Amino acid sequence: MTKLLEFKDYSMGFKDDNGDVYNLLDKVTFCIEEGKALGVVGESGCGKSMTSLSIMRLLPSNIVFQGGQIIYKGEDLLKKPEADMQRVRGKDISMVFQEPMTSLNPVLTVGFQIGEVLRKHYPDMNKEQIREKVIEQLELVGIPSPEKRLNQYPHEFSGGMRQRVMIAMAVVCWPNLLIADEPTTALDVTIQAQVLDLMQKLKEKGSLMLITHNLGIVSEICDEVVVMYAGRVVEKGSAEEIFENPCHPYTKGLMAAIPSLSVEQEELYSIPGTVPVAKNFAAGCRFADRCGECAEGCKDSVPPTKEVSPNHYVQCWLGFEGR
Ligand SMILES: Nc1ncnc2c1ncn2[C@@H]1O[C@H](COP(=O)(O)OP(=O)(O)OP(=O)(O)O)[C@@H](O)[C@H]1O
Repeated sequence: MTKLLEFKDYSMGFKDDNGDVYNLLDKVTFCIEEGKALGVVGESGCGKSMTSLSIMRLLPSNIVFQGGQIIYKGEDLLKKPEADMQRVRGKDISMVFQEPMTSLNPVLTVGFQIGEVLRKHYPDMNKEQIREKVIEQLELVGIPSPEKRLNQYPHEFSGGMRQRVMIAMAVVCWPNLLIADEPTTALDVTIQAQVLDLMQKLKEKGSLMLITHNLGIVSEICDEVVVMYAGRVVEKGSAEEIFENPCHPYTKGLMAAIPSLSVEQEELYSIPGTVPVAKNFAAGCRFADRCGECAEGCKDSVPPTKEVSPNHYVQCWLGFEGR
C-alpha cells in the first residue's frame, strides 16, 4: 500500500485575545493510503475540521503551528509556498464543505463556478472544452438535464442538488484526495443516501477523507478509521477492527450511542458530559473526566499509544501500570 498523505506528530493551537496560546491538535499522526477511504470521527469540537483545514492550509489567522509535518507525495505541505498550495487546492486535494449554500456564490451560475476551477488549473482549455467538461461532471453527480442546469443559479437547486454541484466542483480536476467534511449533515435522509452512493462511486477514482460524527456512514464507506477526541487521535485502525474490536473507552461510547433498529431501546445512550474546550484540557488523558474506566493517574500524564493488533492503535492508560 502507498501512503498518499501522512500526518506526523502534527500539533497546533490558537492564540486568544490576551496572546496566550492553547493547544488544539496534539501530535496528530495517521495516514491516508492511495485509493482508500479514511473516516475521521468524533463529537463536535474534537478537532476534525481543524485537521482537514490544516491539510488545505485554510486555517483562521489566530492558529499557531506547534510542530510536526503533513506529508503529501513526499513533501511537507506546511512548508510549501502559498503559490504552490494554490495549485494543490482543487487539483491535487479538494474539499466539500458542510453547507453548500454558503460555499457557492449566489450571483454566479453553477456552470460558471464549476468552470472556474478548470480555468484556474488548466488555462489552456477553451470555452467549448470547459463547457463539455462541466456537463460531464454534472452528469456524473446525477444532475438531470445538465445542458440546461449549468446556466442556472444556486438558489434554483434543491439542497441535495446543491451538494451535488459542490461535489462536481470538488472533483472536476480529478483530485488525488477528496476531503468531505460532514457532506450529508444538512440533507434529508433520502438525499443523504444518494450523496453517499455518489461518494462510493468517487472512491473508485481516488482517496477519500470523510469527516463525520455518523459512524453508520463510516461503516458503509470507509476502509480505515481515525477516532479523534479533544484534538488527539485516541484510536485508529481498519474499519473492520474498529467496529468489531473497539478498545478506547471513547470509541466504545461512540459505538454504544449508535441507535439500533433491531434492539428495543428505552433510552438512547449518550456519553456523559461534553467535549472540553481547549483552555480546559487536562494535562493527561483529555477524556478522563468522562471516562467510566478512568483510574488514578489517568488525568496526570499523556497516555501511551499501543498497537493492540496489527495496524490498530489505541492511546489509553488501560492495561498500563496496573490500570
Ligand atoms: N480560530 C479558533 N480559535 C480558537 N478556537 C478554535 C478556533 N477554531 C476552532 N477552535 C476550537 O477548536 C476545537 C475543534 O474545532 P473543530 O471545528 O475542528 O471541531 P470538529 O470536530 O470539526 O467539530 P464540528 O463537527 O462541530 O465541526 C473546538 O473547540 C473549537 O471551538
